[in-house]
Amino acid sequence: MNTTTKIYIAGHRGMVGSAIWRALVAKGYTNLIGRTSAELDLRSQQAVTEFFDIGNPEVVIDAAARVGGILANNEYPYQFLMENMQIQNNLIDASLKADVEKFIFLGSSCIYPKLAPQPLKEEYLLTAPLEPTNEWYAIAKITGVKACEAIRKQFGKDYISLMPTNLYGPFDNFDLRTSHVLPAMIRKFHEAKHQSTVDGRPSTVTLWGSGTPMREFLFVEELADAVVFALENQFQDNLYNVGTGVDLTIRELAELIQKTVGHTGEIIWDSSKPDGTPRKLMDVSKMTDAGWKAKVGLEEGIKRTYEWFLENQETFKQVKI
Ligand SMILES: NC(=O)C1=CN([C@@H]2O[C@H](COP(=O)(O)OP(=O)(O)OC[C@H]3O[C@@H](n4cnc5c(N)ncnc54)[C@H](OP(=O)(O)O)[C@@H]3O)[C@@H](O)[C@H]2O)C=CC1
Ligand SMILES: C[C@H]1O[C@H](OP(=O)(O)OP(=O)(O)OC[C@H]2O[C@@H](n3cnc4c(=O)[nH]c(N)nc43)[C@H](O)[C@@H]2O)[C@@H](O)[C@@H](O)C1=O
Repeated sequence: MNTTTKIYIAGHRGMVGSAIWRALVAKGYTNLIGRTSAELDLRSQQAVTEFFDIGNPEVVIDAAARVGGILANNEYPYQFLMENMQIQNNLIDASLKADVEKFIFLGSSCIYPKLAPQPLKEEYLLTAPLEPTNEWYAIAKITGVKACEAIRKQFGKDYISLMPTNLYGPFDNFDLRTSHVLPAMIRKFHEAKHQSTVDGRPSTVTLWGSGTPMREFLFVEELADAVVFALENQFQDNLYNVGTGVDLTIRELAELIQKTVGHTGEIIWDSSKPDGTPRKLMDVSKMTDAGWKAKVGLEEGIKRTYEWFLENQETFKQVKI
């Protein structure tokens, strides 16, 4: 593995994939390949096989997936289950057949049981039922973890799974129906602040659920750094949590973002929307012991994301690679 190793980043235009791409370029990697979903539909086994025959990647990072917040997961269970299994199965199997030396699979903290003890240790996987709003996505991700683990066990290859906590940052999805909570709050508070100046009185912001669930948030550039670390180091095991090890309530998150954006109106909690899992704080000691630790605090990460949002709000998902 060196800076000329041919690395394929699946999902290189997404929030995570583009951050990994930028991190690798910054470290001097020169042989990166990426394809958009329009150029290569990863749900097609034939298309993926043909791409691997021609592309010959030596290392594969899987940051391609159907991704969404609590509502999208709940409303499109079939797509979240099936598309994610298709994408990851095609990538993992093609990589094994093409003798890819290293594969990094990205899952999510939602793979752990809904009511598991906190903080979540890797060993809690498959010990109790999942959270119903995202069990479809979680089951797909669990099969990806297990496929990599099986390859590691049977073929001795360096295939690993990183489980990031909730992520946010530049190139996030700011669509209010399909996004995660943090980008949704940035957009809602920003638009309400703007409306207040038009109306001459404070505008309210409506958020979902009760505000009591707890979540942990990692700035996406930190995840990219963790992926590069995993790429450059041989890990002893298959499954590693990636997070900050610190969480807060959704209500506290709202107050922090409201302050950062400078909105002063009332917050209304819409109890017809789901809360999801009550808490999913990662135990990050395995990753810390391996030598990687998060550094960017939530306030700083939100500030940097809001600055990016202000510069890109006409497009929200404009990609500049
Ligand atoms: N966002 C989060 O909070 C978290 C994300 N993760 C994981 O990180 C990874 C990346 O997520 P994120 O960057 O947020 O998601 P994005 O939605 O920003 O990016 C997803 C990427 O997947 C690609 N993709 C989707 N479907 C297909 C397809 N059929 N064929 C080819 N490419 C496809 C898209 O390509 P294109 O743009 O070309 O259409 C896009 O680049 C996922 O595995 C996700 O599960 C884990 C924990 C939390
Ligand atoms: C990363 C992770 O992301 C998903 O899980 P989630 O953490 O539950 O998702 P979320 O970010 O959408 O919501 C977090 C909390 O926030 C509350 N909430 C308030 N107001 C808004 C709001 O305006 N939008 C959203 N989306 N949520 C809101 C919302 O009700 C919930 O209590 C998984 O499906 C799965 O994809 C996964 O792995």
